[in-house]
Amino acid sequence: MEQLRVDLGERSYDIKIGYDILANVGEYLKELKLGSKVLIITNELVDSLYGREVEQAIKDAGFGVSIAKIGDGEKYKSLDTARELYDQAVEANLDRSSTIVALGGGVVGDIAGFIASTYMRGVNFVQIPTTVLSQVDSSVGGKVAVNHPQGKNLIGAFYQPKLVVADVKVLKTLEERQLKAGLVEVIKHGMIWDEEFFRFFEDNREDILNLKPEAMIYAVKRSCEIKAEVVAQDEREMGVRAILNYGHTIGHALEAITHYQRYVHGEAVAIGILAAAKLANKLGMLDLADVTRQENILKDFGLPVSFTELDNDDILKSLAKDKKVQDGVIRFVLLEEIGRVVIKSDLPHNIIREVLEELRG
Ligand SMILES: NC(=O)c1ccc[n+]([C@@H]2O[C@H](COP(=O)([O-])OP(=O)(O)OC[C@H]3O[C@@H](n4cnc5c(N)ncnc54)[C@H](O)[C@@H]3O)[C@@H](O)[C@H]2O)c1
Ligand SMILES: O=C(O)C(=O)C[C@@H](O)[C@H](O)[C@H](O)COP(=O)(O)O
Ligand SMILES: [Zn+2]
Repeated sequence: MEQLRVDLGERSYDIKIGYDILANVGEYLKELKLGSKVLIITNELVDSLYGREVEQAIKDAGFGVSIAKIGDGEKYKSLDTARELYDQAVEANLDRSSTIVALGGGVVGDIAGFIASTYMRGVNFVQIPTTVLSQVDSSVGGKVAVNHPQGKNLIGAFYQPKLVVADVKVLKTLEERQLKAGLVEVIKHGMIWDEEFFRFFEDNREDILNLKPEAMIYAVKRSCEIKAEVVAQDEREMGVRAILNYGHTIGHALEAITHYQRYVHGEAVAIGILAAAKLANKLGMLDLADVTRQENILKDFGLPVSFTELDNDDILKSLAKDKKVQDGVIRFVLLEEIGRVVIKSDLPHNIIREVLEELRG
């Protein structure tokens, strides 16, 4: 098993990454010396695949366990679902020493963390991410949230987990669409921070898509290392953390205007990444060769890089709701080369429109 530390002073925590380690989760929880009650938040599908193993492991370690299930999909990352989860936390008699365990993908992790951050003003939180996306990105760094119909993650908090346990064995049951969409966030970390890591995906496509344990453990570990390094420098996104939003400015707008139903998150970010690459090129910051490299890798991993039917005005209106907006000015995360990133304000609207037209399939 590999282990990393997210260095955040008194909010520091470990990320454990391995193959077939779910049965150890109870022992890991015991080491944290938490209260005796655990509420597992998951969904029907993940519960049916991994719920019993995790429940038993936590019970065997001496905890009392309740389970709450939410609907499957981004549209359930909502205040309506949160209200139902608060009822179940009350029903389970959680107290301030209790722990909420998120067992699932980023949707489960984000909403479970939001409940953990607000229930009784904060209870312990542990992440057991079960998708590529949640293992390489969403379980680390403490962004927890639900969506608003007008914008992604508009209601949330920064609330760090006490522990993250990523078992790459569970990725075998993922649908291909979800596997590919999750890879966008890992490749994103290569694009913004580490050209060599980006190249690893160019060179090892088959091993990654076939979920070779060694390749996946490396991908999850390096991805979490990069994210942990950025988050340790800027936990609450006052500065450098915004680079983790590469591809998300337009990506989030696409998700919101399609009512969180057309794209899964990674797909929308893939389109957003190509948009950001083209913007950087039009602004004279990024060579065409580096735009092409980004486009090719997204295509090679079977990701969308264009959209149809959407209205430019709707996209531009939605950009105004981005959390990176400051005093009405939209900020974009752009590359100068693969591995080197900057944040740019106030891009001319005509250039954004030009790029949107180029992305129209
Ligand atoms: N907090 C953050 O820093 C952060 C970072 C990136 C993304 N996110 C958020 O994460 C969400 C997307 O997460 P996601 O891509 O994991 O989607 P998801 O949570 O919807 O999971 C994708 C699908 O996979 C299923 N699933 C989960 N684990 C499985 C397994 N092991 N086997 C088979 N099926 C499984 C789920 O039931 C779901 O149908 C978005 O809401 C996004 O905004 C948050
Ligand atoms: O952790 C971060 O910071 C990120 O930006 C990671 C993103 O992949 C993630 O989708 C995040 O939830 C987006 O945050 P938001 O603040 O733009 O809602
Ligand atoms: Zn994301």
